[in-house]
Amino acid sequence: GTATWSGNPYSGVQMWANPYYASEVSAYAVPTLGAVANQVGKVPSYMWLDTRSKVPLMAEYLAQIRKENQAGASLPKAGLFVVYDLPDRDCAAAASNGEFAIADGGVAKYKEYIDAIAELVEEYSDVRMPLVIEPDSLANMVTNLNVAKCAGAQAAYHECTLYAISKLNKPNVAMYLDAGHAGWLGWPANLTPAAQMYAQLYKDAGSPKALRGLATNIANYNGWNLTSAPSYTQGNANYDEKHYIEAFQPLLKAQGWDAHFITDTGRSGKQPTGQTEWGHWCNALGTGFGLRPSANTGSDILDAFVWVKPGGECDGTSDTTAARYDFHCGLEDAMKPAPEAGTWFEAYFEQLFKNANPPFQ
Ligand SMILES: O=[N+]([O-])c1ccc(O[C@@H]2O[C@H](CO)[C@@H](O[C@@H]3O[C@H](CO)[C@@H](O[C@@H]4O[C@H](CO)[C@@H](O)[C@H](O)[C@H]4O)[C@H](O)[C@H]3O)[C@H](O)[C@H]2O)cc1
Ligand SMILES: [Mg+2]
Repeated sequence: GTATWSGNPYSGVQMWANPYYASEVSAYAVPTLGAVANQVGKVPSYMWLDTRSKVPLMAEYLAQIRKENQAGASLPKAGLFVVYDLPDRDCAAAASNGEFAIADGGVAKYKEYIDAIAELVEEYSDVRMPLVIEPDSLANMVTNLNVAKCAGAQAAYHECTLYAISKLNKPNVAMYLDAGHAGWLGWPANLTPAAQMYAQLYKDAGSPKALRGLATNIANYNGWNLTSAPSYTQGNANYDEKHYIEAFQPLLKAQGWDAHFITDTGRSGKQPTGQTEWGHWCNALGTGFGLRPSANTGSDILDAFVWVKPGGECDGTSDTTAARYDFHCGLEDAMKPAPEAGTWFEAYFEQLFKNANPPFQ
């Protein structure tokens, strides 16, 4: 079928826009912004499998994609999914904690979650799936082993990630491991240890064919190719994602992994952002929808611009009494009041829409 290819997984297919995000936009944004806002819902963004109960919805979407492809879509459509359910998830923050706990059989539960996804990958072997694997997790293993929850999760993250990339190593799959962003692993002090860790994982997994590379800037706001460095990047020559991946790729190659990249441009359209510090990741003020998803990146190591974090879905609650309250969501440069992570944040969507570059019109 259409699903086998060589080279860039985003070439020869079109990215599929899932109806869930489109329905959020039409329900919550169109009443205020008008029908023009529906254009945003048509932009293909990734669907986050952030709970085990979302896997049946992935099956529904794959059936719909198959139907559209069999009806003769101009280019076959590809299914965009984020694998995101590690036990003790988001170990350095509180806003996106997940359903599984290591202390409560989380590793076994995670493997069953991966098995359920792998079954769908096999059932829909005619559909190409460029997958993002576990945002934030491995990046935390580079910079946050001083955080007790991250140190305690290290072995489980390693075991679960190896399990995921082995089980999902299928002919119709391309996988991109999350690799933070320029303001996280892009710091000179972090880049070399990061390259060692990712390359070692690639080799530990037996250099799986479907493991294409790394995903950067997931749920963050960095520009791709800036003409000048935002003030908050001071001290880091890798002040945008292009500098970051061009510094990172040779280190990975030297360690035996000829990795390629994708970068999230869903919230990077306004530069500099309203962040007062680069590490302020939660609901940042002064951001906008960015470069549209495309395989035409102008870079031979960047496979695609992608929209992974769906703009308008919250990064974390600003309610200080909430169980998943993280102080980053209460900072001066975080939009408030904010609902729970993943739920719709209309004021934030309107900020992204107003600041969109390219604009929606
Ligand atoms: O001047 N210098 O020489 C120098 C040297 C070293 C410096 O140290 C670096 O400082 C950086 C901040 O600038 C830190 O980067 C932040 O790390 C956080 C995790 O700890 C990330 O948070 C995650 O963000 C995700 C969304 O991206 C959320 O989904 C997730 O829930 C959330 O947890 C931030 O993005 C990321 O920006 C680096 O670790 C740190 O090593 C700094 C200066
Ligand atoms: Mg998050």
